[in-house]
Amino acid sequence: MKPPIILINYKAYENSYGERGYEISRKIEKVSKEYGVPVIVTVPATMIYKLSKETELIVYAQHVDGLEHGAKTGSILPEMVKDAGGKGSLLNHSERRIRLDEIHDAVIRMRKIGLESVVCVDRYELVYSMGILKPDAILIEPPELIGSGVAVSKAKPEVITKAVDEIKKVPGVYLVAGAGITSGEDVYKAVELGADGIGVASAVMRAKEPERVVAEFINQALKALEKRS
Ligand SMILES: O=C[C@H](O)COP(=O)(O)O
Repeated sequence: MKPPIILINYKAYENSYGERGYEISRKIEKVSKEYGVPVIVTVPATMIYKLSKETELIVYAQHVDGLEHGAKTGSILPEMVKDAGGKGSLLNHSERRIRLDEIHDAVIRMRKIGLESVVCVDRYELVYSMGILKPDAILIEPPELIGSGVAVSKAKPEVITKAVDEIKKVPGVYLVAGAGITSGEDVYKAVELGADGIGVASAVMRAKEPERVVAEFINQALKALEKRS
């Protein structure tokens, strides 16, 4: 049984960086090792180097610019992420939308240098059209549920089931579901509906005991996968 995809998006909370960002990362790493399930953390660009060097987490950027080297002030190129030890990046998150041509260029560039890409979409109708770019995964998140505490798997299960139908048309691309995921039950349901894993932010980043939350999410994802197999 392949492990579930557990993607934790640090976003830009007060504890997403610096010593607090490092501390939460160590807790997540501990749980990841206990369960033997790799965890992807999408972190602020300034944290990629340290976390890649000092933890066994799979460290992603939250965004990259698929641009060539040159006079591009403020750009984060795929090569920079790779050089810092990152393994991939999110692209087109609802909070960091980019144009279709930019998604295309970034996915191609990342693949060329061996980085993974997870393209975000806000509706199932885009799963196939983004899927044909062949990123490693599509993360589907209805924007209105992001940070709401109301899980996509409960409030809009049809978004996941329809996305699952769409992803089957692009073999080799995984489907991750996110937005509002708060409980182990939310995770179980998302995976039971056919998602390969979950994307989460606030439930972990704002938790008093993030390690417990992550452990519960991994546990429920594993249970749902086992039931499916
Ligand atoms: O990338 C992660 C998502 O935007 C989910 O955010 P949330 O778990 O706070 O709803």
